Amino acid sequence: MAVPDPRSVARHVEDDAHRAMPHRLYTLVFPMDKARHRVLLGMKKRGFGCGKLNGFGGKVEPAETIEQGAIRELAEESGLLAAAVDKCGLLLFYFEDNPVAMEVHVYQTHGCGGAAVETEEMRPEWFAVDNMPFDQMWADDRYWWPFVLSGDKFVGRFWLKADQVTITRSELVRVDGLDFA
Ligand SMILES: Nc1nc2c([nH]c(=O)n2[C@H]2C[C@H](O)[C@@H](COP(=O)(O)OP(=O)(O)OP(=O)(O)O)O2)c(=O)[nH]1
Repeated sequence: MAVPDPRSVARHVEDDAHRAMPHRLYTLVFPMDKARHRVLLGMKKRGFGCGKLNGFGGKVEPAETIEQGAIRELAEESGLLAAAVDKCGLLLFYFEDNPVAMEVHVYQTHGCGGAAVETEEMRPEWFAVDNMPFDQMWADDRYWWPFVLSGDKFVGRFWLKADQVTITRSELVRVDGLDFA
């Protein structure tokens, strides 16, 4: 029996069978260039999500807070140094072939230091925030991206087939606030 991660906020979602699943924590950071209405995405070069454009992030390590994990992964994958990140929302993914739910904490950040560089994992490229390359992104992204842009906080849950493309069920709500780091 997996021990619940005390950093998990899965307890905030509707109390159903999925909430009782073990949750693995992930981060996802979108570096924004407000002046030019752009966001930095990276083409994932290996592993989970290979071939898709995405923000920067990965698994949260046991000894760090979720926010520390977000800043670390952003630096490792893009070379950008963020002093702080702003919460946007929470996404929960249930894949039909995976008994562990993915709990993804979504952030945006502004005015990063350093320069975006290609890394072993990601090839970075800027995109206009109102003309996103959704066809090359995860299937659910087109639904919650408007919340990132508006600044409204959100919680989404998506059930996906093992093909990692087909969404069989979804829930997406705006929330007034969410107590997560
Ligand atoms: N935009 C978007 N991002 C997603 C979705 N699902 C999903 O896991 N992600 C993000 C969360 C994480 O940032 C990333 C998955 O993390 P990862 O497997 O690359 O983690 P990692 O870098 O620690 O992996 P590794 O070094 O062990 O290979 O993908 C989704 O549906 N949409």
